[in-house]
Amino acid sequence: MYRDGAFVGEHVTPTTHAQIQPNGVDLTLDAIFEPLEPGRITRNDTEIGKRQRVASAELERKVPETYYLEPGGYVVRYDEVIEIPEGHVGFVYPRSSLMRNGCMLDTAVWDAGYEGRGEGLLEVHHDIELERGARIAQLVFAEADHEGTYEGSYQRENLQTPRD
Ligand SMILES: O=c1ccn([C@H]2C[C@H](O)[C@@H](COP(=O)(O)OP(=O)(O)OP(=O)(O)O)O2)c(=O)[nH]1
Repeated sequence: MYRDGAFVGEHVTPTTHAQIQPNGVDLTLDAIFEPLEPGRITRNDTEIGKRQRVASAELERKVPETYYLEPGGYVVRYDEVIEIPEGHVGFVYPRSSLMRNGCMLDTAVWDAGYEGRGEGLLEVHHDIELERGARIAQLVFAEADHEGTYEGSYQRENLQTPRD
């Protein structure tokens, strides 16, 4: 069974009222990165290639910061700290407004026990303007059996990264 948005909200920090949806919690955009060098996945190891943070531009000195993205693949970091509680698995979906604007968010499985500020792959098929802090995705929780909890290399990722 999928849990309701209020339950998901207890495991996502910080959240505002506007982020709590009937079936999940909206996640907001923090930073955007462009891969610069090849990564590497072998049978025993994973290496994330170097990447460069995409600079935001100010539109006529408007705040908050705004990103202008041309077609390509970008790694986005969400602003919220997410904890996946035991007995659950998390899934992130794009906000439909992204799709309707010709963009897509590709995501993977969020394991029970994971805690961190996670990332996703933003596919831009048509130029788009995104404000930093805009809601771009939605996290949902399903109840799930599991053996053990997440202890991989992304555990507690980006928690020390300051929100500048
Ligand atoms: O779209 C996603 C999906 C998952 N995660 C987080 C939560 C998840 O628990 C963790 C690890 O994901 P996964 O197990 O798929 O990564 P891996 O490449 O297999 O790494 P590891 O070997 O550490 O399991 O990354 C994200 O940040 N974004």
